[in-house]
Amino acid sequence: MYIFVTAFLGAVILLLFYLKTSQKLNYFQERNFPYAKTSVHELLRKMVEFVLRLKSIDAVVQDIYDSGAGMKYFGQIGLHKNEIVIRDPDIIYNIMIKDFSYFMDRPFPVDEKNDPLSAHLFSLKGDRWRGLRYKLAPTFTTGKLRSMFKQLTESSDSITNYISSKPNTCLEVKQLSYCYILDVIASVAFGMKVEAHKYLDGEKSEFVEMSLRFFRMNNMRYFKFFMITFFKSFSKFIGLTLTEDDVKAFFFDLVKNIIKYREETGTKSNDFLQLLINMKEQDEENGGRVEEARKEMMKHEEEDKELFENLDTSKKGAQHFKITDTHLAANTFVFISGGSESTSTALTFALLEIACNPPVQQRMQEEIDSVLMDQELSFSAVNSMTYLNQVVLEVFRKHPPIALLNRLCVQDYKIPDTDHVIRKGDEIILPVSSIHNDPENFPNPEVFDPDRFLYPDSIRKGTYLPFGMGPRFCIAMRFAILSVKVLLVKIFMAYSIKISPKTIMPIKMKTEFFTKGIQGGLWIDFEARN
Ligand code: HEM
Repeated sequence: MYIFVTAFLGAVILLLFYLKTSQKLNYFQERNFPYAKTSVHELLRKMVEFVLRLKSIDAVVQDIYDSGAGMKYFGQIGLHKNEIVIRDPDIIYNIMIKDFSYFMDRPFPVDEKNDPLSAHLFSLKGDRWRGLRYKLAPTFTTGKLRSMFKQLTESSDSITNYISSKPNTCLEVKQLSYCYILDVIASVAFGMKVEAHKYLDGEKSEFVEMSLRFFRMNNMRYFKFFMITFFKSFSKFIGLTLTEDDVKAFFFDLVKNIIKYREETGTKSNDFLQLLINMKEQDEENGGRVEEARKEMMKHEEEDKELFENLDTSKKGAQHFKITDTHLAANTFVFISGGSESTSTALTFALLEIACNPPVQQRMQEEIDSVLMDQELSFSAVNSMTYLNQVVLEVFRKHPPIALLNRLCVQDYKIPDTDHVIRKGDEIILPVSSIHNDPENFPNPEVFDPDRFLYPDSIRKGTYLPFGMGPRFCIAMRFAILSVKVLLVKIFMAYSIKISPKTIMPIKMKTEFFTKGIQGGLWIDFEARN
């Protein structure tokens, strides 16, 4: 009976899918917009791959990229919506910077009522995003990065101490990197000491568990993701959200309790949450005038120009953004969730490439030894390591942790020098991992070659996007790069590394939808240097 009902439901879904998709195959043709030809069978195949999770995110993005080979941009009939894919670096540059105001939003839902934690910088739209971005721009100024440096070295020391406490053992470095960045973000965001690596030895940590659950895809979450993707309105109607209620409640309560404690005791801390609390207090006095943030900005204008570049708050709606406790929780949460997975992915692939390329490892160690010969490890010492910088940039080129970027067109846009119009409401895809690995943009892309970045300014604009580009680029880019560099320096000061036989080589990518990982993990042998 159960099999019969399942087969019947499956057949109904396939029939509905067939009827729906066969009607829209001509969508871009009718719009006179270049498009990638497809068929119902092709879409059905993609649907099966999606439901059974057969492909890694990079492979999915590569399929999209290849389907428009030879075109600068094209429409693609998607499983649940149609999208416009941009392959050409000049058009990407226009969309991200020059004509940003046409494409300022991301097509992700914000549902402040059912899902208050969604009211964060990544999802907010229009002038609400502008107002908040302007206020948060000073979070990662050079001065603030300098003051975070101690927290970074303390967290990296915990990791290297952990490694040395396990002599002759190979370690799985995605987990290790995750623990490191969780420690860093918890201390920078709330002034909390998490010591996440203890979790690896079986010590219970609700903070680590809850953070991990944000990205872990079990069948139930995958089903929810399927529903939210394909039945958006219905999911919104029934209040379906991807993040489990107890995970949301945990972070919400955590932030609220810290705020309450600080307010009651008058305690002030030097962390991100305090910055937001101060803004909230200022807002209570001035009604949330974004202009107040300009004063903070002026202090950093020269040194930190890129943080404020192109941020236009002249629009009336963007002049006020009153920060509430919900924004405090939502934005602290997005820092933990957005920052931990991406940074630990970057560190994992950095260790993979360095272990697989002994000459790179040796050159890095020589540079570290030479810089630290007559000085302590410091913010400026790390910044003076030019080869390290090249290695890190190349890791982000070959393995961008975020494989594709999205934008929503907010007003009709005629692509310059063509008759083609991207319409208001169209969703845009920028296939980052494929652009980074296209031989047209980076010759021999499969080769890990840090010398590509000997002159970073010579890289063609629109071909290098690990942190996005333009006013909506990753607000924490410099912090993320610094966190990666500090752990690498600490590791290579003390150790040489090799891929352990426990790692399945050649590596295969996991097929989880959101995250990038290596099947079976990346196991590394750490050998103490003399
Ligand atoms: C290696 C680590 C990281 C990578 C590769 C990365 C990458 C990105 C990318 C590609 C975007 C979208 C940019 C665009 O659409 O143009 C983004 C946005 C964002 N990232 Fe990161 N990120 C990293 C670490 C972090 C960390 C550590 C934090 C927080 C502490 C963070 C917070 C954010 C936020 C809040 C946004 C949304 C910005 C906005 O819409 O205004 N990221 N990141």
